[in-house]
Amino acid sequence: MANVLDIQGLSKRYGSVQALDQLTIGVPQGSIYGLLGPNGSGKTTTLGIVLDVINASGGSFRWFGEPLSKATKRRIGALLETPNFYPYLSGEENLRITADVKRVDHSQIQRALEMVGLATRKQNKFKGYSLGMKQRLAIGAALLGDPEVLVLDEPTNGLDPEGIAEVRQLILNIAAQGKTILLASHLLDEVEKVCTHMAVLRNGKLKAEGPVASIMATNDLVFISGGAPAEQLLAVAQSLPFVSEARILNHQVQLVLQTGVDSSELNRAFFTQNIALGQLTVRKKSLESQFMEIIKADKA
Ligand SMILES: Nc1ncnc2c1ncn2[C@@H]1O[C@H](COP(=O)(O)OP(=O)(O)OP(=O)(O)O)[C@@H](O)[C@H]1O
Repeated sequence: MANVLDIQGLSKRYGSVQALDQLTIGVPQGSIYGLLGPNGSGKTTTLGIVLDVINASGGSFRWFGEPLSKATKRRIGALLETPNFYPYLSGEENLRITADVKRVDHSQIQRALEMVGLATRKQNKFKGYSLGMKQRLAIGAALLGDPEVLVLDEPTNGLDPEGIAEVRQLILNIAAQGKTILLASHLLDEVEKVCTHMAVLRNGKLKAEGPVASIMATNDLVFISGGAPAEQLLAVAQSLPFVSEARILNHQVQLVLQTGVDSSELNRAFFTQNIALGQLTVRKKSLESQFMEIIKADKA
């Protein structure tokens, strides 16, 4: 599966604050990719940089394998902040204004309204919409232009439980139509329920990345380093039959062992290849606690 977005060593410094520190991640085409982390972990900064509203201090990124350009921007729809809709205009009238701003043909409005489930309420005034409907209209606005990728920052923030459920379902529906979605969230529960892939950020650093099923699986997540360059450790890890996933992360190799395999087996396997691992850390998996461990552990 090709990546729609590749971020390589991205860094951002605001004065003394290192908001992002050498972030390297890839967003696979067709995925719902969650950037998960507590407040201030660098999620909005990351989205701002890849959408060209914040300048990076270092690193690079590519959309669809190309540098960001007018043409690539047209393939991306984004919702970073709640747009200012006019309360006394209808949902449809508001989208007409957005379409004009985005220079998108009005013929696309109906489809966007249908996609966000507001076609039957399009003539109602915005001010009468529920919180969930307001956010769905905002997502509808981002869908104008029929982008291949949708970028959403904390899409359920401030919503009531009903609105949260509506917006989560909408995200799943949009992805089912073949679009890739990149979203930021501070809610583990949300990422787990909605996303196919995730990256965990803390203090601007990547703490874990991969398919949600493997990050959240009950299998242990193992981090190894030392004894050989990370690339060599990765190659060895990938050749081991009991390693189900391996990737380089912050100069370490993050891997998932198959069920029932003990990490000491890993150590032995490396030893037989004349590599004495400098460090081997096992993070026991259990959803919430796993996430808490990932975001608390500053050593990695
Ligand atoms: N314009 C700015 N000037 C100075 N510091 C900033 C600026 N924007 C963000 N920061 C700092 O950079 C760090 C990362 O912020 P960012 O908003 O990217 O995090 P976040 O994970 O999106 O959190 P939140 O959900 O609270 O927005 C934080 O320490 C924040 O205070």
